[in-house]
Amino acid sequence: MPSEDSLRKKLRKNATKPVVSTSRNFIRAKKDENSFEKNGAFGRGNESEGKLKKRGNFKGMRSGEEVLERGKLRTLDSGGKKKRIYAKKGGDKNVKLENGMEVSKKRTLIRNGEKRVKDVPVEGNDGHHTMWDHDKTRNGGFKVKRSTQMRKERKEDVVLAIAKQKGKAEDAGKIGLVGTEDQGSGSVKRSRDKKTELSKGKNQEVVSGSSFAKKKARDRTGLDDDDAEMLHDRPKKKKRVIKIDPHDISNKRLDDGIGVNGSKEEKEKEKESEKEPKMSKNAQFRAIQPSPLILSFVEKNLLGRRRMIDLKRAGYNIDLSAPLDNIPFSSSSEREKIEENIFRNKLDFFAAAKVSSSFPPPNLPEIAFAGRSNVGKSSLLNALTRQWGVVRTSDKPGLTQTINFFNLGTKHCLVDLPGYGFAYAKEEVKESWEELVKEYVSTRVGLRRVCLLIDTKWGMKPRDLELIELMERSKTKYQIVLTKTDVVFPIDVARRAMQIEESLFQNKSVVKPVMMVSSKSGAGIRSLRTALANITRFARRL
Ligand SMILES: Nc1nc2c(ncn2[C@@H]2O[C@H](COP(=O)(O)OP(=O)(O)OP(=O)(O)O)[C@@H](O)[C@H]2O)c(=O)[nH]1
Ligand SMILES: [Mg+2]
Repeated sequence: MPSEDSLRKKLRKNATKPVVSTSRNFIRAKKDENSFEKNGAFGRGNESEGKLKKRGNFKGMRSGEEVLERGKLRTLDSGGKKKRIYAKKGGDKNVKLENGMEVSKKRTLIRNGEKRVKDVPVEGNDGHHTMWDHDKTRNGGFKVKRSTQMRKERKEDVVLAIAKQKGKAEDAGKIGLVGTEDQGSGSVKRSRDKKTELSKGKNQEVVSGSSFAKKKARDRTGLDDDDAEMLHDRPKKKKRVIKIDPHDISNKRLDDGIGVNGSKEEKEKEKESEKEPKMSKNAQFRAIQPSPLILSFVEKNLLGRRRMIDLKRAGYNIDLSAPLDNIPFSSSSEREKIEENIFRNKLDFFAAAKVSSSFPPPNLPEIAFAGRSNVGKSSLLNALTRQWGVVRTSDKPGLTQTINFFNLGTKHCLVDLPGYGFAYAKEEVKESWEELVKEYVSTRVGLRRVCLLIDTKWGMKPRDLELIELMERSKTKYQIVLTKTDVVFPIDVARRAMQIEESLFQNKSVVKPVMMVSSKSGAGIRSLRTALANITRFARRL
């Protein structure tokens, strides 16, 4: 076995010393050869440049050869991959340098991959470097050279160690020699091969974006080349593709159009059917189409909110109470002018009852006025008889707290009932009023008709319906009278009348038509009188 020293000598003898270790120095060497020394781009680092020149002269080599030698050393120096790359480049360029004076440097930008490979003239003052060149140039030629030698020595040590281990030191030496001898042409050849691979897009080692990324990953993970290679060669994870099951509606909204039971059209139909009952009461009311009969009645009686100027133009004296209850262009508001004789009679209060036992004997046919508190019952009695102030009224709900009996002449009786529902009274008191009213309308013998007053603006309320149900059960004749028509538009008066007519269409005890009045304006009062007079006309004395 050859000794360690002899092997070292052998290696040193065969290994050519590196002249340059940076591409910049390499360029300088070329410049030296091509007499481009005076180029301003190389004004920096003259000392190292001088060393380079000196070394080049000492070796007696041309710059191209220097590059070639550099390539060899690079190949040996597997510790720094980046240097190996320059060595290859150097080797590659060396061919060009030998071929002619036109010098170009094929610079491969590691970061950007093969697409960014471009020719850069060396002689220009572009001074471009790879990121590695830049650092090396800054370090100065001496340090670089020294580090290269150190690496070379380390390499020799490694070769020796391998040879020792295998007991084939000579072979190891040969390997080393072959490696160094073939390095120049080998590097060029390899470079060509790599270029071919690069063009195929398969090269991962030399200058591709993926190699850069790989290096970065390796640096991050602390893996060596092989591990990094393995890491890189590992099959890439497939991207997770979320497959949507069209039958899965767990995350679907109703309006996505995917349903279990039916198609989109069916869903829309269901939605529409759902929408209908969800219409607001106001919207439902606005959708009512009154019958022509009702509309004509409203117009004929000037029901609804009207402008005073219009009433004036129509010949009504707006200075009188309930002017529309008067004959147009008549200054008289006397009750003698009332068309129905029965209502010309004097209205006299004769009894009040808080309980049913206090009811007066049913000697006369009675017409009662029922309804919620403040609906205008008492006011309507005054308006019908044109005797203002006989029946007490108030804007405060719950004024009438007893059943008040009024004689209208000697043959008829009008009954003012206490209101139910909203009233400024205790609950138990209101309940007692309600019970009294219910008892009266359901049991009163002489009761000919109940005028159920409904506020035109608000319509029927549950308690109204309760009373209706009671009168239906007791077969008490009742007639709906819409009050305070002067506070709503004429069309709404008609709508309300239509609405109530429709809602009570199947009721048997209801007397049609729905009457519409305004005690304030007098509209519709005459018509109501006529309707009530017909009752009294055929009513027999009990
Ligand atoms: N605008 C307008 N107001 C009216 C009409 N009728 C009555 N009013 C007013 O409504 C308020 C209540 O009238 P009342 O006649 O006391 O009502 P009520 O139904 O007897 O009330 P209770 O006795 O509490 O049950 C009063 O302020 C009246 O001026 C009407 O036709 N139009
Ligand atoms: Mg009253």
